[in-house]
Amino acid sequence: MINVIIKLKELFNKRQKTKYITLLFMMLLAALLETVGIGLIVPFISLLTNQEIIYDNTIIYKLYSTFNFHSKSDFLTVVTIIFFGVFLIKNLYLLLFIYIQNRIIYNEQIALSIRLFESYLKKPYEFHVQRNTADLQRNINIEVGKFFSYFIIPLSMVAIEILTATFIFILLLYISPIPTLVTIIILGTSAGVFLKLVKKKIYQSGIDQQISNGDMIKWVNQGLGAGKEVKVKGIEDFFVKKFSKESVVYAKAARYHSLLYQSPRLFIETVLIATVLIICLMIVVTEDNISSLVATLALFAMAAVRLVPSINRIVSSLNSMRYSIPAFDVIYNDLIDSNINHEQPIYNANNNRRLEFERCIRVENVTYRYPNSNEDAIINVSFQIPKGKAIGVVGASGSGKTTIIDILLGIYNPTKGKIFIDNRNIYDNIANWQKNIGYIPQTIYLSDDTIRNNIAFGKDEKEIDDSRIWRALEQAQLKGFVEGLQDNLDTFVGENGVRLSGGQRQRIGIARALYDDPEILFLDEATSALDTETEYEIMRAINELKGFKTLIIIAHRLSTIEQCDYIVKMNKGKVEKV
Ligand SMILES: Nc1ncnc2c1ncn2[C@@H]1O[C@H](COP(=O)(O)OP(=O)(O)OP(=O)(O)O)[C@@H](O)[C@H]1O
Repeated sequence: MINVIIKLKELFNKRQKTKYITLLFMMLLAALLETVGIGLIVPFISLLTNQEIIYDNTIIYKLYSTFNFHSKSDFLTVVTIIFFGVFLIKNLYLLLFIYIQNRIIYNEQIALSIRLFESYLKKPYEFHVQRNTADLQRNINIEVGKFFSYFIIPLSMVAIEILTATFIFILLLYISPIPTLVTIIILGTSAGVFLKLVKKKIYQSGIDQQISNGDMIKWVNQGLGAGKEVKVKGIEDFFVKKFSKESVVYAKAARYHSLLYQSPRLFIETVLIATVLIICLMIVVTEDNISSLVATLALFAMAAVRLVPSINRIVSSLNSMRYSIPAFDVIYNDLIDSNINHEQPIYNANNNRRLEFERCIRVENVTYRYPNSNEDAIINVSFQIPKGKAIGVVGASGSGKTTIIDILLGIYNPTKGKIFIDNRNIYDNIANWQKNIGYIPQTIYLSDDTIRNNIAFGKDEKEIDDSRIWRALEQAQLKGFVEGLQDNLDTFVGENGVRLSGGQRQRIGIARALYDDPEILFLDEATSALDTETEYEIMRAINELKGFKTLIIIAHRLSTIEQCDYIVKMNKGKVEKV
């Protein structure tokens, strides 16, 4: 746990740390005010039960005479109002403190979720290939919340409660040392034993809940995502069963955590009541001044009223913090421990300009091995693509076509070798290079949005230029279809474009790739899922771009690339023929 608190320093920046330190000082003041509130009870009750103190105590008498009081009852009324005023101020301050605390904590929670989401999006594709999106969704949406609700909030609660309890104990030690020492020993030992007993189990329930949560999201995504296949195969129950299995693990862990969160109250209360009863007995037996006895008992009663929830909160919060360590670990590992710093742009975009070229793209001795793989997927590949030409990449399945294209796209960094555009290495300014690329994959991802927003994908609505959309639609030969729709560009395509045909989806993908008018267009099996006639039509649209754009086309069917100027044939990761 201490280890996690030390690591927190790395997770938060200077501004955030300052906020938390301010919060800590506010807590200190809150704890002090709580103690002052309790500390005033003894003199107040003593004054009420023995009003002669007004004349006996020099300080009180000085106040009494300076402010010209004429009767004890007037004096007592004013003292009662002041006493109430102190409590009022204390509680108003606590209200303000709670407001500021929640504001800081919930804003920071959102900021961390955004930061984690941004960091995932900006990590290299290799990271995503190795991780399950369900786990990443869980980390952004659930684990960050869990970390704040079960670690950061309890941490501040523990701090404030420890401070309050310490102040109250110091006060009690001063007034009544022996009974207080007995209380400290009994309470400290029992809370310590309780925490030790549940320590391992609570950490394990945090891990179980985290894993089952990720798997629950995974089964929902898979069941709902496979759509037609699930329906046709009639395998709905399979997904329901998988989901329920994980839900049971989740519910068990949640139940256990909830039990351990609530049970300290009963445990502490029992121990404390026994302690207070013993102490009362000790006081009654040893004390003979009745006014002092009543005041001390009142003090203990008040202290108990404040201490029971306080110690209960300390133990519950420590349990919660342990439970949320697995959540902290995943966030910390993904944000700090991974080799990419979220604040550093992964790609070195020195400006917003695209990397233009005059002559050719040169792939030079490129070798690439996937992480966790024992052999190279691409071995010493070299070829050139002259500007304005169309190049077809062919080869058997698994020969490395997609891999070499992904390297050209800047998705993977080659293990060895370089890629030049004219004489500039694309990895020196990959973002500028990517600004000059259009990419059409085999399956186009369509968001449940309008045609306009799907074509100008990732652009703010007010930045979208409709004339560019229509130009791109014309190039993709989809203009006529969109013009015929009642809502034109405002037509919603449905989730994953369910309201469009396969060919129309692919054309939307082409229009999307052409929206920014890039010089280079990559097609990775972009037409292989279509029937020959639709493929022919789409390739006709693509071939119209020949001469204006440099085309790099991966295809299985030779008919797709018959118009290409050059063919690169891949075989087992090597170029067989250019
Ligand atoms: N993420 C990955 N991790 C490890 N190995 C991979 C990964 N992706 C691809 N490979 C391996 O790299 C090799 C080349 O794969 P690639 O996808 O480039 O082939 P391809 O020619 O495009 O195949 P296809 O025509 O079937 O799409 C294959 O042996 C494949 O198993």
